[in-house]
Amino acid sequence: MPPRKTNRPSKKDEGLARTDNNLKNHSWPIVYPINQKNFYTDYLKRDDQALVWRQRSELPRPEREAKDRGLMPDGEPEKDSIGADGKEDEEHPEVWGSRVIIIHPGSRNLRIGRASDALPKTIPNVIARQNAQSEWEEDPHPRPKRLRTEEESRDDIEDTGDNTPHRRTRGSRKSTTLAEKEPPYAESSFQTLFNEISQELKMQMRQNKRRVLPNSREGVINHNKKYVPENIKEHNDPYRAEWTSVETNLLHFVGHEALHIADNSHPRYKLFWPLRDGVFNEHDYVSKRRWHEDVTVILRESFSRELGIGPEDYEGLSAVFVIPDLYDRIYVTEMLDLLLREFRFSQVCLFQESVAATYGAGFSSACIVDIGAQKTSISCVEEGMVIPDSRLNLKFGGDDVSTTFMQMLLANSFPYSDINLLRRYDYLLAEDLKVKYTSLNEADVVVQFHNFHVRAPGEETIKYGFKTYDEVYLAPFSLFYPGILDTNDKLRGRRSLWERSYDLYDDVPNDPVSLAQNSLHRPATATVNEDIDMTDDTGFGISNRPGSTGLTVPTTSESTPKTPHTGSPIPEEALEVPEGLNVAAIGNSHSKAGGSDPGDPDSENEVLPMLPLDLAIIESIRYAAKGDEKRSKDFFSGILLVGGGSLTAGFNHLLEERLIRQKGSLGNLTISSPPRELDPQVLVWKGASVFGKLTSTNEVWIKQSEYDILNSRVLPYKTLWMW
Ligand SMILES: Nc1ncnc2c1ncn2[C@@H]1O[C@H](COP(=O)(O)OP(=O)(O)OP(=O)(O)O)[C@@H](O)[C@H]1O
Repeated sequence: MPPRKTNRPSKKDEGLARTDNNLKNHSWPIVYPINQKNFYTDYLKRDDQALVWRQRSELPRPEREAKDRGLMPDGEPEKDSIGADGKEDEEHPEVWGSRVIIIHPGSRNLRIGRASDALPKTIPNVIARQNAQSEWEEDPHPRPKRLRTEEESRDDIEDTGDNTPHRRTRGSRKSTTLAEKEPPYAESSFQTLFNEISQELKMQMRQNKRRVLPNSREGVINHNKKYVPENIKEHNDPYRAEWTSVETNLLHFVGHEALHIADNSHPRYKLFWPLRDGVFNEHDYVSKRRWHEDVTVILRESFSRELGIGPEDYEGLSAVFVIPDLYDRIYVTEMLDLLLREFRFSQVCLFQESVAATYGAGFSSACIVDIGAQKTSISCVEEGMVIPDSRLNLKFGGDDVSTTFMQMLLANSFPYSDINLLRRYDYLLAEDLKVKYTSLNEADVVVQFHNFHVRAPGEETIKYGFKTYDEVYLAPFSLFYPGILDTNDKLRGRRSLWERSYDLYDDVPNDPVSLAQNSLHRPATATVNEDIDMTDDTGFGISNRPGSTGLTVPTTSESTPKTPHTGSPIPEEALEVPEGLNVAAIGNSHSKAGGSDPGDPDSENEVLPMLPLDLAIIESIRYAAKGDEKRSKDFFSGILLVGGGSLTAGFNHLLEERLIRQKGSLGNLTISSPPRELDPQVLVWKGASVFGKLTSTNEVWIKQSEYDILNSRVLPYKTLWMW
């Protein structure tokens, strides 16, 4: 029988601690491990051992309640609190929620307001700072990127007389002459894909018994080539653009003012957007300090201008800060630090976007599809909790639609060929054209004539006319066909300022993980999906799914796995992999940032997550349902579209059609828009404001005193989800 193991030091061990002369070589007592079999502790297992709960329970009841409701700033005596005694202060007629500020920052828009307000104030999330050059002067490549042959450039210059009203004389001319040096964003591959989806759209329209006139595109191109723009004298233009006056020589402007500074102003200003693709903008910033400063200035000035809240008020206010579902841990801790240390709000609460959307819409469970300007996030929420594995964060949105629309127009000889989205007036123009003319209704795919005015600062207004055909449909359709998007710039500079957050003890990245998101990183050759049972849990097993996700009505595909090829964003091949959605290959084969290992979601260099929107929704629901058909049906019958990108006409209908085509007959499919005619762009803010007014949410507020002691370690106690 082998000798029994005990915790007592063996003779051999003891010998190590002693030298030959039997004297110890150190005087440290040796601590031997406890025998786990006979050991029990309730350390950190009871609420009364956590500082945050103990502090609260030690307060007298009225004070505790006043604090929980955000009525009394942390640390102030009871008599100073407003409304704590149930009476109203004359200065602050106690509208419920008026002392809670809701902050929802986005890549393009910042939404702020008091919880008592019906709607938020929307401010462009941008700051203009004095700089030697504007952003378009710093970057020689116009957006959308072009690849002109030398011959074309020469022809252009020869053809254009001095008196043509094209923007030949402006600094932007530089961009055209530098065209040959541009990175080879494959215009030819863009053109091929454009032609491909255009053909498929035609076929689909014919199937739907719509009339497709031959040579429509050629007609549009011929018209646009021949169009001669018209100069309009300044006094004849009633809608002259109002540019922000920079005579005051201020060092910075924020929001609308920043966006309306003339590109050629003296002094020059450069725009900085603190968030890019829904995360830190590390592409345009050179230091963390400058980023902090910019965020602080944007928030401070927006509070003061839009809400009439000055720095002296912050200590009496609580803030609900809306964060993405699949957040960067560092981003959350930095923002929390900013709000509690820099602004010194009395207390702060973190709230996830998709949960906020369900609060706003009054749903208890739903699949939230949030199409923003630069990111699209999809999450399934059940009974007020996000299902962690269902979260997807894709790096495309409304901005990509604008760029693609311009690119398609340029491919069809758009008369304003010099458009450059890096210039403010062109960016605003492109946004305007997109909002006005893009549509996902097939009925709008006809040759149409539109006109618009280019109002460049300090120059005469120029009136242009142009014809469109299918580009009005195909540009927003790019969300279902992300391979056509120019993804070269995405993720550029990522992790250059902020390192990823690592666990203190085991040194592994501790950003939240989602199986759905990780599936985007899986190598193209994966054959077995270990994460989830891929049998047909949603009623549309991958192997049975129709082969094409393009526009045409699909045919059943064979089930041989193939390696997807770079040019095709349509995941025909991916769908054919029987054991799992081979999504990594769909968007990443052409858009990997850096030389990362796509199979490793934790690898330093990130892989750009891209997936057609309809497939992404299916993927998210599949991971949420985990094989339970009823749950899957519930999520399909409660898809909620939010975010500005979902505002394109016909979006709901097209998404519905494509999902039905993908998943076959599986109960009800309902794609809802926000109720009560709420703008989908503000629904998340609205939901957070509902939450901010609840009285039973005291456990999620992080107070100054707690933060002072525990810092971000307070978060595991104060989040609605597993931090
Ligand atoms: N009527 C409309 N039709 C089409 N697109 C629209 C419309 N209105 C707004 N958008 C687009 O919605 C986007 C802005 O949406 P939203 O404010 O939800 O984004 P964000 O929160 O700033 O960005 P993100 O969620 O990416 O961080 C812009 O790209 C804008 O062009």
